Amino acid sequence: MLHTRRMPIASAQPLHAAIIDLDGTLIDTLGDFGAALAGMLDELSLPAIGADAVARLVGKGSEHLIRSVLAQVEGDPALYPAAWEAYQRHYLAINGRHSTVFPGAPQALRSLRGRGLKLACVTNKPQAFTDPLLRAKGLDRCFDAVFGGDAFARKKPDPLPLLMAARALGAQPARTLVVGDSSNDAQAGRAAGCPVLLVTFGYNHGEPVQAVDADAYLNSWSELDSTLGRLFPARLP
Ligand SMILES: O=C(O)COP(=O)(O)O
Ligand SMILES: [Mg+2]
Repeated sequence: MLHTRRMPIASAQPLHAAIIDLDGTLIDTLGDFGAALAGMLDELSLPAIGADAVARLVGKGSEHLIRSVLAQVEGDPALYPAAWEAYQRHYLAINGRHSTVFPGAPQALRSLRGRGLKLACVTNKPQAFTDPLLRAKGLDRCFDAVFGGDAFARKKPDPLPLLMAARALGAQPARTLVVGDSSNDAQAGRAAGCPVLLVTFGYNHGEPVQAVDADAYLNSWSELDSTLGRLFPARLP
């Protein structure tokens, strides 16, 4: 029997846009998360947590991260407002200092733009952290639009942010490629009707991302062009 991957390709029209995730996809930000959380926990006289725990808890936005970290260290949930305030202060003070752009990411963004695709960054990271980070890493000018986790009423894995971003780019979801590192990106992309690529070097809550349904997996950004050529031979502008 011939096995073909489930492809959400509703039309044979060329891709028009791409939506790229931030944490774990474009930039390795675990060091920033770890430093900001360490500052927060120290200020609240709570025990420290390890880097692997941080990688498991990142992905569903900062509010979820703070609540999960408080639960992990058996902190009183009533500390949430103070924790959130301290976390934001510490994060903004170190934003980008312990983060690096993944190899090949800027070139891949240039290549997508070179094909004439509109580009948006859609992240669950708060907008106030996202904009300065992209600027500090020289990636802000790569995008036509940047939407943080507080830009819309719901975050990924809800499809809303992707649908709104596609609309802002003037692209139908079926003609909008989504690239991310976690089940949040894949679920949101599937629900929005977008083709989905997942990078294997991100976080995905500490679980192997290959177990998540997607159209293809990238082991490095340098595989993007050949993967697109293989998946969408007739749909590349
Ligand atoms: O801030 C997070 O929790 C994750 O952000 P991301 O959507 O860019 O991966
Ligand atoms: Mg991510």
